[in-house]
Amino acid sequence: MRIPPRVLTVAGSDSGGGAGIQADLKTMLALGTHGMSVVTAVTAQNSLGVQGAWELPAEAVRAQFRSIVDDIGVQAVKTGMLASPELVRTVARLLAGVDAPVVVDPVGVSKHGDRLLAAEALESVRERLLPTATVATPNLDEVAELTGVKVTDEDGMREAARAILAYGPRWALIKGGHLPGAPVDLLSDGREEHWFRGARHDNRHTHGTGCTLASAIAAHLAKGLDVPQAVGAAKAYVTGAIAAGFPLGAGIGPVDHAWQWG
Ligand SMILES: Nc1ncnc2c1ncn2[C@@H]1O[C@H](COP(=O)(O)OP(=O)(O)OP(=O)(O)O)[C@@H](O)[C@H]1O
Ligand SMILES: Cc1ncc(COP(=O)(O)O)c(N)n1
Repeated sequence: MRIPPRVLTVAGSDSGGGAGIQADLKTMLALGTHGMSVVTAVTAQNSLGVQGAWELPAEAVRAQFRSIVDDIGVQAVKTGMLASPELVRTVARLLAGVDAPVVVDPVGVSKHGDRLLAAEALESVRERLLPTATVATPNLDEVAELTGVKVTDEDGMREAARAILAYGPRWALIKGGHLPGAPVDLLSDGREEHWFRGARHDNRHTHGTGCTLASAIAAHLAKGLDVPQAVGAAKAYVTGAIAAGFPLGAGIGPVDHAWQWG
Protein backbone atom coordinates (compact mmCIF):
# COMPACT_ATOMS: atom_id res chain seq x y z
CA MET A 1 0.00 0.00 0.00
CA ARG A 2 1.32 3.44 -0.95
CA ILE A 3 1.10 6.03 1.81
CA PRO A 4 1.90 9.36 0.16
CA PRO A 5 4.04 11.97 1.94
CA ARG A 6 1.88 14.49 3.83
CA VAL A 7 2.15 18.19 2.97
CA LEU A 8 0.28 21.06 4.62
CA THR A 9 -0.58 24.44 3.12
CA VAL A 10 -1.48 27.36 5.39
CA ALA A 11 -2.98 29.91 2.98
CA GLY A 12 -6.00 31.74 1.60
CA SER A 13 -8.73 30.31 -0.60
CA ASP A 14 -8.95 31.53 -4.24
CA SER A 15 -12.53 30.94 -5.40
CA GLY A 16 -11.32 30.95 -9.03
CA GLY A 17 -9.14 27.89 -8.35
CA GLY A 18 -5.90 29.24 -9.85
CA ALA A 19 -3.90 30.39 -6.83
CA GLY A 20 -3.96 30.04 -3.03
CA ILE A 21 -5.13 26.85 -1.31
CA GLN A 22 -6.60 25.49 -4.55
CA ALA A 23 -3.30 25.82 -6.47
CA ASP A 24 -1.43 24.34 -3.53
CA LEU A 25 -3.60 21.21 -3.21
CA LYS A 26 -3.57 20.60 -6.98
CA THR A 27 0.24 20.91 -7.05
CA MET A 28 0.61 18.53 -4.11
CA LEU A 29 -1.60 15.93 -5.82
CA ALA A 30 0.22 16.32 -9.15
CA LEU A 31 3.51 15.62 -7.38
CA GLY A 32 2.25 12.47 -5.67
CA THR A 33 1.71 13.79 -2.15
CA HIS A 34 -1.27 14.07 0.20
CA GLY A 35 -2.21 17.75 0.50
CA MET A 36 -3.88 19.17 3.62
CA SER A 37 -4.98 22.73 4.36
CA VAL A 38 -5.32 25.35 7.05
CA VAL A 39 -7.49 28.12 5.55
CA THR A 40 -6.48 31.58 6.78
CA ALA A 41 -8.79 33.71 4.63
CA VAL A 42 -11.46 33.37 1.98
CA THR A 43 -11.22 35.49 -1.15
CA ALA A 44 -13.82 36.15 -3.82
CA GLN A 45 -11.44 36.06 -6.78
CA ASN A 46 -11.46 35.39 -10.51
CA SER A 47 -9.39 36.06 -13.63
CA LEU A 48 -9.99 39.82 -13.24
CA GLY A 49 -8.88 40.33 -9.64
CA VAL A 50 -9.91 40.02 -6.01
CA GLN A 51 -13.46 41.24 -5.38
CA GLY A 52 -13.48 40.57 -1.62
CA ALA A 53 -11.43 39.01 1.21
CA TRP A 54 -12.40 37.83 4.70
CA GLU A 55 -9.86 36.49 7.19
CA LEU A 56 -10.66 33.73 9.67
CA PRO A 57 -10.32 34.19 13.43
CA ALA A 58 -6.93 33.13 14.85
CA GLU A 59 -8.74 30.47 16.89
CA ALA A 60 -10.00 28.81 13.68
CA VAL A 61 -6.48 28.80 12.23
CA ARG A 62 -5.04 27.26 15.42
CA ALA A 63 -7.78 24.61 15.55
CA GLN A 64 -7.28 23.51 11.93
CA PHE A 65 -3.52 23.32 12.44
CA ARG A 66 -3.81 21.26 15.66
CA SER A 67 -6.33 18.86 14.06
CA ILE A 68 -3.83 18.05 11.33
CA VAL A 69 -0.54 18.07 13.19
CA ASP A 70 -1.72 16.25 16.35
CA ASP A 71 -3.24 13.31 14.46
CA ILE A 72 -2.04 12.99 10.86
CA GLY A 73 1.34 14.72 11.08
CA VAL A 74 3.17 16.64 8.36
CA GLN A 75 6.39 16.06 6.40
CA ALA A 76 6.51 19.61 5.00
CA VAL A 77 4.53 22.84 5.40
CA LYS A 78 3.99 25.75 2.97
CA THR A 79 2.57 29.15 3.93
CA GLY A 80 0.92 31.65 1.58
CA MET A 81 -1.61 34.46 2.20
CA LEU A 82 -1.66 35.26 5.93
CA ALA A 83 -3.62 38.55 5.69
CA SER A 84 -3.03 40.24 9.07
CA PRO A 85 -0.39 40.78 11.78
CA GLU A 86 -2.37 38.58 14.16
CA LEU A 87 -2.52 35.64 11.73
CA VAL A 88 1.18 36.02 10.84
CA ARG A 89 2.09 35.82 14.54
CA THR A 90 -0.33 32.93 15.15
CA VAL A 91 1.10 30.89 12.27
CA ALA A 92 4.72 31.69 13.23
CA ARG A 93 4.06 30.38 16.78
CA LEU A 94 2.48 27.19 15.40
CA LEU A 95 5.37 26.60 12.98
CA ALA A 96 7.96 26.95 15.75
CA GLY A 97 6.64 23.68 17.21
CA VAL A 98 6.76 21.66 13.97
CA ASP A 99 9.59 19.26 13.16
CA ALA A 100 9.37 19.45 9.33
CA PRO A 101 10.72 21.76 6.62
CA VAL A 102 8.75 24.99 6.15
CA VAL A 103 8.44 26.89 2.84
CA VAL A 104 7.35 30.52 3.41
CA ASP A 105 5.91 32.32 0.37
CA PRO A 106 5.59 35.85 1.79
CA VAL A 107 2.55 36.73 -0.34
CA GLY A 108 1.99 40.50 -0.32
CA VAL A 109 0.01 41.66 -3.34
CA SER A 110 -1.87 39.66 -6.00
CA LYS A 111 -0.95 39.83 -9.67
CA HIS A 112 -3.82 42.29 -10.15
CA GLY A 113 -2.47 44.60 -7.44
CA ASP A 114 -4.87 43.63 -4.64
CA ARG A 115 -3.29 43.54 -1.15
CA LEU A 116 -3.40 40.06 0.42
CA LEU A 117 -1.28 41.08 3.44
CA ALA A 118 -1.93 44.23 5.48
CA ALA A 119 1.01 46.65 5.32
CA GLU A 120 1.10 46.60 9.17
CA ALA A 121 1.90 42.85 9.00
CA LEU A 122 5.26 43.28 7.21
CA GLU A 123 7.14 43.70 10.50
CA SER A 124 5.72 40.40 11.82
CA VAL A 125 6.66 38.66 8.57
CA ARG A 126 10.25 39.92 8.94
CA GLU A 127 10.68 39.30 12.66
CA ARG A 128 8.45 36.27 13.35
CA LEU A 129 7.67 34.35 10.16
CA LEU A 130 10.92 34.44 8.15
CA PRO A 131 12.97 32.96 11.03
CA THR A 132 10.78 29.81 10.93
CA ALA A 133 11.46 29.19 7.22
CA THR A 134 13.61 26.46 5.75
CA VAL A 135 13.13 28.28 2.43
CA ALA A 136 11.61 31.74 1.89
CA THR A 137 10.42 32.45 -1.68
CA PRO A 138 9.83 36.20 -2.20
CA ASN A 139 9.28 37.71 -5.65
CA LEU A 140 11.02 41.01 -6.42
CA ASP A 141 8.09 43.16 -5.23
CA GLU A 142 8.06 41.28 -1.92
CA VAL A 143 11.85 41.70 -1.62
CA ALA A 144 11.42 45.46 -2.05
CA GLU A 145 8.61 45.68 0.52
CA LEU A 146 10.38 43.49 3.09
CA THR A 147 13.97 44.74 2.72
CA GLY A 148 13.97 47.95 0.68
CA VAL A 149 16.29 46.31 -1.90
CA LYS A 150 15.21 47.17 -5.46
CA VAL A 151 16.44 44.48 -7.84
CA THR A 152 17.08 45.28 -11.50
CA ASP A 153 19.68 42.63 -12.39
CA GLU A 154 21.34 39.42 -11.23
CA ASP A 155 23.77 41.20 -8.88
CA GLY A 156 20.76 42.80 -7.25
CA MET A 157 19.35 39.31 -6.67
CA ARG A 158 22.48 38.45 -4.61
CA GLU A 159 21.93 41.54 -2.49
CA ALA A 160 18.26 40.58 -2.10
CA ALA A 161 19.21 37.07 -0.92
CA ARG A 162 21.59 38.52 1.71
CA ALA A 163 18.91 40.94 2.94
CA ILE A 164 16.27 38.19 3.24
CA LEU A 165 18.73 35.75 4.89
CA ALA A 166 19.44 38.41 7.55
CA TYR A 167 15.94 37.71 8.93
CA GLY A 168 16.85 34.08 9.61
CA PRO A 169 15.47 31.65 7.00
CA ARG A 170 17.92 28.82 6.20
CA TRP A 171 17.60 29.44 2.45
CA ALA A 172 16.32 32.34 0.35
CA LEU A 173 14.90 31.73 -3.14
CA ILE A 174 14.73 35.08 -4.93
CA LYS A 175 12.30 34.74 -7.86
CA GLY A 176 13.41 36.78 -10.85
CA GLY A 177 10.38 35.98 -13.01
CA HIS A 178 9.52 39.69 -13.23
CA LEU A 179 12.92 40.69 -14.71
CA PRO A 180 13.18 40.83 -18.52
CA GLY A 181 14.78 37.89 -20.31
CA ALA A 182 14.88 34.22 -19.35
CA PRO A 183 13.28 33.76 -15.90
CA VAL A 184 16.05 33.12 -13.40
CA ASP A 185 15.74 32.38 -9.68
CA LEU A 186 18.60 32.51 -7.13
CA LEU A 187 18.75 30.07 -4.20
CA SER A 188 21.27 30.90 -1.49
CA ASP A 189 21.97 29.94 2.11
CA GLY A 190 24.73 32.57 2.41
CA ARG A 191 27.48 30.09 1.43
CA GLU A 192 26.15 28.13 -1.54
CA GLU A 193 24.57 29.81 -4.57
CA HIS A 194 22.36 27.96 -7.06
CA TRP A 195 20.95 29.68 -10.15
CA PHE A 196 17.85 28.17 -11.75
CA ARG A 197 17.28 29.31 -15.31
CA GLY A 198 14.04 28.41 -17.09
CA ALA A 199 12.71 29.12 -20.55
CA ARG A 200 10.32 32.12 -20.67
CA HIS A 201 6.87 31.25 -21.99
CA ASP A 202 5.08 34.26 -23.40
CA ASN A 203 1.79 33.15 -21.97
CA ARG A 204 -0.35 35.71 -20.13
CA HIS A 205 -2.16 32.93 -18.23
CA THR A 206 0.18 32.83 -15.22
CA HIS A 207 -2.24 33.15 -12.29
CA GLY A 208 -0.86 31.07 -9.42
CA THR A 209 2.81 30.75 -10.38
CA GLY A 210 4.20 31.76 -6.96
CA CYS A 211 1.84 29.49 -4.99
CA THR A 212 2.54 26.61 -7.35
CA LEU A 213 6.32 26.94 -7.09
CA ALA A 214 6.31 27.12 -3.27
CA SER A 215 3.93 24.15 -2.95
CA ALA A 216 6.01 22.11 -5.39
CA ILE A 217 9.12 22.81 -3.29
CA ALA A 218 7.25 21.66 -0.15
CA ALA A 219 6.01 18.51 -1.90
CA HIS A 220 9.52 17.57 -3.04
CA LEU A 221 10.96 18.26 0.42
CA ALA A 222 8.30 15.94 1.91
CA LYS A 223 9.47 13.26 -0.52
CA GLY A 224 13.00 13.57 0.90
CA LEU A 225 14.82 15.75 -1.63
CA ASP A 226 17.30 18.27 -0.22
CA VAL A 227 16.58 21.99 -0.72
CA PRO A 228 18.55 22.60 -3.98
CA GLN A 229 17.13 19.39 -5.51
CA ALA A 230 13.59 20.27 -4.41
CA VAL A 231 13.85 23.78 -5.90
CA GLY A 232 15.23 22.39 -9.20
CA ALA A 233 12.40 19.86 -9.49
CA ALA A 234 9.79 22.48 -8.49
CA LYS A 235 11.11 24.97 -11.07
CA ALA A 236 10.76 22.31 -13.80
CA TYR A 237 7.16 21.64 -12.68
CA VAL A 238 6.11 25.32 -12.59
CA THR A 239 7.78 26.01 -15.96
CA GLY A 240 5.71 23.22 -17.55
CA ALA A 241 2.57 24.48 -15.82
CA ILE A 242 3.17 28.04 -17.13
CA ALA A 243 3.78 26.76 -20.68
CA ALA A 244 0.37 25.03 -20.49
CA GLY A 245 -1.49 27.94 -18.78
CA PHE A 246 -4.93 28.41 -20.34
CA PRO A 247 -7.56 31.16 -20.72
CA LEU A 248 -10.50 31.19 -18.29
CA GLY A 249 -12.75 34.20 -17.77
CA ALA A 250 -11.95 37.58 -19.33
CA GLY A 251 -8.57 38.18 -17.65
CA ILE A 252 -5.51 36.19 -16.56
CA GLY A 253 -6.10 32.44 -16.63
CA PRO A 254 -4.42 29.82 -14.42
CA VAL A 255 -1.34 27.70 -14.96
CA ASP A 256 -2.16 24.06 -15.74
CA HIS A 257 -1.43 21.95 -12.68
CA ALA A 258 -2.22 18.75 -14.60
CA TRP A 259 0.15 19.45 -17.51
CA GLN A 260 2.16 16.27 -16.91
CA TRP A 261 -0.98 14.14 -17.29
CA GLY A 262 -1.64 15.33 -20.85
N1 LIG B 1 6.70 33.85 -18.30
C1 LIG B 1 7.35 32.94 -17.57
N2 LIG B 1 7.85 31.82 -18.16
C2 LIG B 1 8.50 30.88 -17.43
N3 LIG B 1 8.71 30.96 -16.11
C3 LIG B 1 8.25 32.05 -15.44
C4 LIG B 1 7.55 33.09 -16.13
N4 LIG B 1 7.19 34.04 -15.20
C5 LIG B 1 7.62 33.60 -14.01
N5 LIG B 1 8.28 32.40 -14.15
C6 LIG B 1 8.84 31.58 -13.07
O1 LIG B 1 7.73 31.21 -12.26
C7 LIG B 1 8.11 31.14 -10.89
C8 LIG B 1 7.25 32.09 -10.08
O2 LIG B 1 7.84 33.37 -10.21
P1 LIG B 1 7.08 34.73 -10.15
O3 LIG B 1 8.15 35.76 -10.11
O4 LIG B 1 6.04 34.78 -11.23
O5 LIG B 1 6.36 34.54 -8.74
P2 LIG B 1 5.32 35.44 -8.11
O6 LIG B 1 5.54 36.84 -8.52
O7 LIG B 1 5.27 35.12 -6.67
O8 LIG B 1 3.98 34.98 -8.78
P3 LIG B 1 2.77 35.95 -9.10
O9 LIG B 1 3.30 36.92 -10.14
O10 LIG B 1 1.78 34.97 -9.67
O11 LIG B 1 2.37 36.58 -7.82
C9 LIG B 1 9.59 31.47 -10.87
O12 LIG B 1 10.34 30.27 -10.93
C10 LIG B 1 9.77 32.32 -12.12
O13 LIG B 1 11.10 32.33 -12.59
C1 LIG C 1 -5.65 33.46 -1.96
C2 LIG C 1 -4.49 33.86 -2.78
N1 LIG C 1 -3.23 33.54 -2.36
C3 LIG C 1 -2.16 33.91 -3.11
C4 LIG C 1 -2.30 34.59 -4.29
C5 LIG C 1 -1.08 35.02 -5.10
O1 LIG C 1 -0.98 34.16 -6.18
P1 LIG C 1 0.34 33.80 -6.99
O2 LIG C 1 0.59 32.35 -6.88
O3 LIG C 1 -0.08 34.19 -8.38
O4 LIG C 1 1.48 34.64 -6.46
C6 LIG C 1 -3.61 34.89 -4.73
N2 LIG C 1 -3.83 35.56 -5.88
N3 LIG C 1 -4.68 34.51 -3.94
